[in-house]
Amino acid sequence: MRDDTLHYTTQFKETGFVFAPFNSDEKAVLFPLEKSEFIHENISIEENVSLNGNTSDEVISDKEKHLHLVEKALDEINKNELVKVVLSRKEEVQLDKFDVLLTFKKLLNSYANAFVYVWFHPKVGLWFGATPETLLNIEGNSFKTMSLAGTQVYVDSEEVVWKNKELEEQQLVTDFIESQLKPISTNLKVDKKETIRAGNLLHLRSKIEGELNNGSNLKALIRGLHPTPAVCGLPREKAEEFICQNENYKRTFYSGFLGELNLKNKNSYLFVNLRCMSVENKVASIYVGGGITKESSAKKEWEETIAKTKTIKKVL
Ligand SMILES: C=C(O[C@H]1C=CC=C(C(=O)O)[C@@H]1O)C(=O)O
Repeated sequence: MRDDTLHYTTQFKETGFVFAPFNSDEKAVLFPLEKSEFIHENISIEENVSLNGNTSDEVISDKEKHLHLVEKALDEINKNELVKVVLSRKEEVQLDKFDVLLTFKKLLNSYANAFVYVWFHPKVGLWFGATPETLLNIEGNSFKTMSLAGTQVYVDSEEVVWKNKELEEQQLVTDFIESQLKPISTNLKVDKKETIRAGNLLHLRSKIEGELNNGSNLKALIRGLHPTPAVCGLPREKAEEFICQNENYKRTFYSGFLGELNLKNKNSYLFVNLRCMSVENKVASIYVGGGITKESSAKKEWEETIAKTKTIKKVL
């Protein structure tokens, strides 16, 4: 970007790089291509960068608050008000030293299979992430998306057994995506569940693809998908309301989406903003969440968020 003016997109018709918040009523920030410089560079990721820096002891933990939040959601689920809700928290880490480029390089080095980014706008802030989740790839009328949910810690193999809780949690996401896409697409294909690795974690994923109907457009696709129950819940509106009223902080761009919008041949590549952090005044805020269903245990959900912070902590 050549200046610090904030631009937004509401129709997703512009060309550029989009950075959208979780809350779909709030505006998505756009770096318009015509006001930006597009620099293509092959970064060497073989550079020897040491990992594991200056965190751990100074973590301000909010375990009690998170346990309470999950219990409250379980009450709503038991009353049949919600089927699933993704609950998250923000963990703040004081940094002794911090180098933007080095942090970005460490992320690139550590997560070859993730969409790794650093994003900065002087009026919004500095964000980093290494996300395993594609929201949407669209080339012409053909699109690809995925249903990603269910987590276990990677030990030494990707050949693992999944419990019912995770299988159902991910199936809810697949079914939601399918029902949202059916009215606006054709040739919808949903692949079998597979296990994928994202750093120290494993997830369940089903790839989904199809073709956009003639009368439909990118905005309908984005609005249909975001937020999926991988980051929000079911029913969508009730889960979103629960999140906004009960989480102990404001998500802003965590679990929103970001990426190239209508670039080269009008193709878009959008990712869900997970395993991310914002950094301000040498404090890193790491954002982590997990899906709560009737079979969840508050303690395990807490532990899952701890495991998820490791993606980012590894590079601090
Ligand atoms: C909401 C997050 O992850 C989502 C993606 C994969 C697995 C998830 C889970 O097992 O709960 C979440 O749905 C997060 O990492 O903050």
